[in-house]
Amino acid sequence: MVATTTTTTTTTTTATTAAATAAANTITLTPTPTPTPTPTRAAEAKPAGKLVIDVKDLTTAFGDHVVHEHLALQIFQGEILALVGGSGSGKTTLLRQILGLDSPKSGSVNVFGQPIHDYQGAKRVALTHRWGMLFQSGALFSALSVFDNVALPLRELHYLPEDLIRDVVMMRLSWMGLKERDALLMPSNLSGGMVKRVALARALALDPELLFLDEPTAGLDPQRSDEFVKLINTLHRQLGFTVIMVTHDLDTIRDLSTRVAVLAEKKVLVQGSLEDVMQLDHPFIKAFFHSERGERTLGRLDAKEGINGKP
Ligand SMILES: Nc1ncnc2c1ncn2[C@@H]1O[C@H](COP(=O)(O)OP(=O)(O)OP(=O)(O)O)[C@@H](O)[C@H]1O
Repeated sequence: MVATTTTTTTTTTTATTAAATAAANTITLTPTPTPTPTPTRAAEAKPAGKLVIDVKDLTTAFGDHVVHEHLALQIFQGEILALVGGSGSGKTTLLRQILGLDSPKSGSVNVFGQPIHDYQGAKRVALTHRWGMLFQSGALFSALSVFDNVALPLRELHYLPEDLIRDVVMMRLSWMGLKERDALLMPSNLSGGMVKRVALARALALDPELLFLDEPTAGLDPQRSDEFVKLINTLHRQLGFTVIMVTHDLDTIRDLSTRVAVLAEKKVLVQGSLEDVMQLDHPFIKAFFHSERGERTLGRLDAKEGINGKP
């Protein structure tokens, strides 16, 4: 995902027949009606909640190269949706569409009930206060201290007094398990795990309703990765924000997501609980979830849920 903002024009086309095709192309799985004990967070999914992001019949192309064709995706309030797909399947491009950084060839992207490209000027600025982003690298400003990195979104509001900014920054750092003295450190003095925590503190500075996570555990060793996932889980339960997360990491998908959407064949092939998605007979699903590593990581789900004919 790229941390830049560009202004684009609206190209929203409603095509009833194409929408029908998109609906027919996407399999939406409903969660298992009878909750069963599971090590994932899928049981907490609330797909019937308020729609936060609604992507309809989206077609995206770069010249002749069609990346998405009649793609549909819904993200509901309070869920953690993992967006999964092969390299080059169009995950970043889809996030850029949702963020309004690019325009689709056809179709629509609604965020908080309005077309994304209707957010212009002051409305767009207000929208950016309702979401936070955690980039894969952390994207901290190297010339700014930890404190100033986290304070940046608060200072950009231009109306908060500095003593209030200080309180909010310190609160966010304490949420992350960071100490007061860490606020004075520069990004170059931080470990990989600390960079992620500071970046998450900055993403949550304005108490957003929606959080974008781009490969949140990339670059972390297994222990730091587990700790970071636990931290996000705790904050999510306490603060109730909605998350859309791009990740290739099976442990992160298993431990963090309440729902999974698989991007393949230029569309969202399936969206549902991890357990349900894993049951789909498709080459990507087999290669990704049922590889030797996948079976090792998710095998216990199979055993519990009877996936793949296992008891
Ligand atoms: N600005 C662009 N101009 C032309 N082609 C692009 C552009 N951005 C992306 N693409 C192409 O669109 C396709 C999807 O790219 P995208 O980066 O969205 O995939 P991805 O699923 O995020 O991949 P990865 O997991 O490897 O990051 C690729 O074939 C890529 O080369």
